[in-house]
Amino acid sequence: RPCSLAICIHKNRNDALHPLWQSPLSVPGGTRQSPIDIQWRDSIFDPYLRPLKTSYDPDTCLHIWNNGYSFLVEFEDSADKSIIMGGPLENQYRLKQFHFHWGAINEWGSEHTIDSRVYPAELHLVHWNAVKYESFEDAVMEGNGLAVIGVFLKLGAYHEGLQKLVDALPAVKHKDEIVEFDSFDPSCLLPSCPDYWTYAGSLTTPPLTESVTWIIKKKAIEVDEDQLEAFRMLLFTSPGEEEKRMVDNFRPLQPLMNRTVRSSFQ
Ligand SMILES: CCc1c(F)c(F)c(S(N)(=O)=O)c(F)c1F
Ligand SMILES: [Zn+2]
Repeated sequence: RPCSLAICIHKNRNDALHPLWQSPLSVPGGTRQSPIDIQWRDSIFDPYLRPLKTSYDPDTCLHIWNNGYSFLVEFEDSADKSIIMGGPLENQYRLKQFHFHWGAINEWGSEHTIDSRVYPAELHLVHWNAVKYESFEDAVMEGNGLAVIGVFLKLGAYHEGLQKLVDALPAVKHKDEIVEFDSFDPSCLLPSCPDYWTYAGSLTTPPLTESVTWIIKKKAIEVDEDQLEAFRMLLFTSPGEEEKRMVDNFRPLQPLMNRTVRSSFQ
């Protein structure tokens, strides 16, 4: 049995660590790594894909914190209160957290690309298979353990729903800062268009485990320049350390290898 990915990473210390980003550029033995470039014309319409159903309870929102990679909003996941189901998923998955990846400038920042088009930022809503596994930590190690919804952000109109997040960012400027965040419904960050692509992939940050069913929304949401700039005032560094702006926290594109991307639309 091939070693589990996390061990592979540990054993192969000589992996080139991407200077601007923590995760190894490539992972030995990885056959389903993320992110990827989605070639629209190569994706296959699958009529059996169902509509994705999301049901988020704003009261499960716990806090927002800077983990030194991104800022994330975490949710209480001890019951099936904020869940997704349908789409390509066989089970119901519980929302654990959402976070973003972005660039130093608007020319880049997303992890996935569509026909090589890069977006200035990408939102990831991370869910775990609470039907099959006891905890998020267990699910992270299993092929069908996680489901992540990816939403592209593009420069445009002011986004009302995002502003509540933006207003909280100064309080989590430094690594490990955390602040209570209550009653936020992340469905306000989802585009109304139901169309998505889906493929089998991995976490894009350590442990890079190949446990993610990716659901990438076709339509981007619009945010304005000030809102994107607010992401860039965050720091990778802790208080007292030499300040390093939190930007370019995306992993480079990974090879598609023997994978098909399916679309929920024609
Ligand atoms: C270990 C926690 C975690 C992340 F830090 C993360 F960045 C992602 S990602 N970018 O693939 O959506 C996850 F899915 C995830 F579960
Ligand atoms: Zn992510």
